[in-house]
Amino acid sequence: MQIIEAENYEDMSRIAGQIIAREINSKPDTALGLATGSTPLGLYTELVKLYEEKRLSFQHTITFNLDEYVGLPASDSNSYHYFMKKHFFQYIDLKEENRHIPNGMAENLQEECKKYERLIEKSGGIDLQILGIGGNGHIGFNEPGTPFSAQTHIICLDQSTREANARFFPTMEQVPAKAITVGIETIMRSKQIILLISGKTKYNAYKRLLDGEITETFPASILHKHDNCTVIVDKETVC
Ligand SMILES: N[C@@H]1[C@@H](O)[C@H](O)[C@@H](COP(=O)(O)O)O[C@@H]1O
Repeated sequence: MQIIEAENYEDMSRIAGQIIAREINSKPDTALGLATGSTPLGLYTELVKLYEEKRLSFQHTITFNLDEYVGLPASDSNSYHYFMKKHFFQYIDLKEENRHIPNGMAENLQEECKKYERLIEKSGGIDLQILGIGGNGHIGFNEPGTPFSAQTHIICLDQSTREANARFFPTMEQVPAKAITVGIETIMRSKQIILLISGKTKYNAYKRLLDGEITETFPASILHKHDNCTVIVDKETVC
């Protein structure tokens, strides 16, 4: 696991943007794994900037988002479908048919999970996966206790995760209790992984990651076993 200490949030986003641009420019049909949350917002701004400056095109790129809430339609402003369109997709030339996000409204959620996993496989697997981290060490929505062997599945969200994400919802009751998430095994099959960590609230998670103990009670710890994983952490987290 390589660790890059960025000067600040902008620097973290810029470094990640450069790695992604290099990857897409050398392999235009890159399968990119995307994350939501506040952490990657600066990265999306950076990628849009590179696109507008004509230094990057997503014309042949295919994307797979990590997760989606169960029960929220794409039109709901708290869905990850909505998030991706608002913060990234609307500004770039990524073809609509190449954008993939799990469907949290699917009638048969188990089937949706299998379908999503097959789609990733069919594309040849994720080339470059972007990750954020939850305060409890979750990656995607793989909460503590999720088997490392899990593929795309339905997860009951931890109370701490629902509380952390409650800031986006009018009331706590409206925060969904379940989500579809790409599994840890699926994430680990990615050829390259970039984990972004930003802000004081992630200090404990970062410290625990550095401790190095690999345990299902701290999902991000599995990343120590990946042979091409880069952690980009900003100074605010470290100090
Ligand atoms: N499913 C997402 C994760 O993919 C994300 O990493 C995490 C941290 O979010 P933030 O970056 O806002 O701290 O939030 C959500 O739970």
